[in-house]
Amino acid sequence: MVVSSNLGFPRIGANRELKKLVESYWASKINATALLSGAANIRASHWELQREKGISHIPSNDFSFYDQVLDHIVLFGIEPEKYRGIPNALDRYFAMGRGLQRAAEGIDVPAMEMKKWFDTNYHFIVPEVSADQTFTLSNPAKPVVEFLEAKEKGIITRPVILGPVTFLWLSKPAKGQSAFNQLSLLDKLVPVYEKLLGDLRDAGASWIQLDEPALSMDLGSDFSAPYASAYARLSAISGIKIIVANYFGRIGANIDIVAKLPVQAIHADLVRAPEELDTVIEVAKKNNLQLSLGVVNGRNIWKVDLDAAIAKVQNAVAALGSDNVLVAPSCSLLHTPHSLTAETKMSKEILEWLAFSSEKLSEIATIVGVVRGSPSAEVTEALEANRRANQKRKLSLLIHDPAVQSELSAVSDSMFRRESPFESRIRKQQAHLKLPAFPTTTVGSFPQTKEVRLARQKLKSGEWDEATYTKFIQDETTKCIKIQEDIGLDVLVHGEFERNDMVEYFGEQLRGYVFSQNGWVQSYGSRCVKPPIIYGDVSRPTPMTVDWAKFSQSKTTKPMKGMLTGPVTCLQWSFVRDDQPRRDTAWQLALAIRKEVQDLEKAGISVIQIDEPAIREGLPLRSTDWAEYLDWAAKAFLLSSTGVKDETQIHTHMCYSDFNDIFETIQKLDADVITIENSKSDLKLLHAFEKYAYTNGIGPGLYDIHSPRVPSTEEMADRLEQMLKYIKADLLWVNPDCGLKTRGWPETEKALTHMVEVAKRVRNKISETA
Ligand code: MET
Ligand SMILES: [Zn+2]
Repeated sequence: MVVSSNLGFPRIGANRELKKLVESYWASKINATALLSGAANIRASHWELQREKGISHIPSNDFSFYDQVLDHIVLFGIEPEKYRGIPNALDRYFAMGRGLQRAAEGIDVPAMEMKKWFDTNYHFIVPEVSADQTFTLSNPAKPVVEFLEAKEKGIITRPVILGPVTFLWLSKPAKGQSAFNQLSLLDKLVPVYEKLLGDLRDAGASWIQLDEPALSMDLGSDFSAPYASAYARLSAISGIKIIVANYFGRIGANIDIVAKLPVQAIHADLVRAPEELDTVIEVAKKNNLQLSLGVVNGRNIWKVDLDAAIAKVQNAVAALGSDNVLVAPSCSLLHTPHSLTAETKMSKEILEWLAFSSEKLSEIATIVGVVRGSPSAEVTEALEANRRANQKRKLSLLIHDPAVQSELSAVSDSMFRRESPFESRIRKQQAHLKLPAFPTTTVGSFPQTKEVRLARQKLKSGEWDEATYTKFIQDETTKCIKIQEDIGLDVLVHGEFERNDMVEYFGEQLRGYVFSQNGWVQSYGSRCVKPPIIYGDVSRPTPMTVDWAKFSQSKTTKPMKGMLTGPVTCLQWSFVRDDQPRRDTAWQLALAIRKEVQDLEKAGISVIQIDEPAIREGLPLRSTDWAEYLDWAAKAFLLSSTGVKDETQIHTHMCYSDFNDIFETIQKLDADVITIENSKSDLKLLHAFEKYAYTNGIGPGLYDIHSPRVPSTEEMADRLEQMLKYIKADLLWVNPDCGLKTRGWPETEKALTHMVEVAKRVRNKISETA
């Protein structure tokens, strides 16, 4: 019989219970026992929910207190040396994720590097390995513990473990180690997997899911032998069945690797790579494999087209037989919100088009119900309702706006260019901004304190009227500007207190967007985001930020940056339409932002920052697809940013990605200044400068903002010295890695004071040597 399955369920809980638990623990409001039992409750309710939905292969070990890759770092006993002195295991774990500073105990460790998980907005902690790395299975092992926990509740789960090749592929050489082939560690890592799989079998598991999303990447033939040998050893373990899961993209040329895996089942992402259905069926057939079909989109929130999905599954059943087919989401549901149940305010018409994680499980159950034959009345009704909803969406008048479409078709080449090249623009800008060498600035947001978040809630609940709220935010902004002046920063920001989220804030003011009340997804650690939903053509009815920008500029004689979120980031961090190319949606967004930029300029704002932190994460996983994406993405930024005079200084900002791959595109964006995260990735960014010249202003971040740790002036001065080896002094800006909204005020003021001190030191040094 065709089997219903899931690859992973969002761990944060229906109402972000996990976030609340973890943050209470960090704040010492609850103890470890309360944290652990709270987490167990969340896991139990998710397993129960999946059982109720009729899912047969229910995942376990998809839960994590911070990040699943960090869990594997602990699981394999490869915590970097500097954390090993922290006595308590939970504190040690969180220290790796977010740093830890406890002066009384002499503990002061930064967080480990964090990176985006493939092309998602989920961030993982990058494992560090050395050439002589050894691995040991932690005792107890989390996957075993959680398997037994579910078993106790009568649910035999399918433990999810990151596959050994992908794990090594994601890791990086430990600090001080020169590059080496991490795959050379596979022989030492596999025995740990052997032990783990054996332990899971002994605990009663029959299926194990090994995630190998690296198979969606360009791997090359070097990976063929390691995959084959690792999996040969794992599949020799008797009494356990392995499913290897690939997701996020096509398997492509790696199909030769997959075809040789001596496992029992493979999973393919047929949402991202529908064209691979025939290939994976053929491979499964030839090699006697069961095939898991990822036909329900784990990365977006639209209802599946049930008929199309059923047709795919039936194809597979016809070729492989019904005992060899599993129906699944395309990837773990980690990337979609919990459920639609809490959505009481959204337009009913749009709500009808959506499916979150919980509804996606129902879709899977319906598909399985239909293909098994003789569907129940309930299944038939679900199928018909799905047809009706999708048909209505196709015809909806909410979606199409002729004015937007004609503007889009009138976009001309000159709309992708500034008037003059950077060299002449920067002279004009400098004539009127008069900034010192090594200008200091921040990336935009300042601490979003409890009070600020509470104020928003009070406005929402009606406890405060608009005027009271606005006054409060104005006061916060004024205070923030004053603090920046006192610290001595050169280009100021207003602090973004009026914004809940850098995309949602704009989405709420644009047409074509809709918002969920509870559509949270995990971004990193306890941080969740609520991506808005772009359902139709995008346009800007009225200016969005001009009043705040004017207000803030009126509070200081220093230049105040206008702060906007760029079109690619708005696209990337929203759930987007699946009924038109991403490019068209990006350019619609760009046209709306272009108008905002022009209005800011008219209002006297002479520095405007258009954040594009997500431009790298939109990069397709396969390099053959890069050029096309980079071309339209760069043009989207240019379209948004070039409609201003030479005198207006355009900044952009990027963070938490490997920018070396897209360095040439960053240059093409032709922003006058880019502030770019750099401190967490060990100055890796700077190596790009050895290869490519960068000709415009640039501020690689001087310190990590994800950690409450205050870096010393010396530490930052060292970084700046490093940067000066690569970057011309007159192009260099001084700034933190990213916005400061997750920080508290005390550490923020201290760190920025140190940072400004660093800029002053190097200015003095340069003027002495001149
Ligand atoms: C993730 S990038 C964040 C940029 C934004 N301007 C901020 O400072 O928060
Ligand atoms: Zn950032």
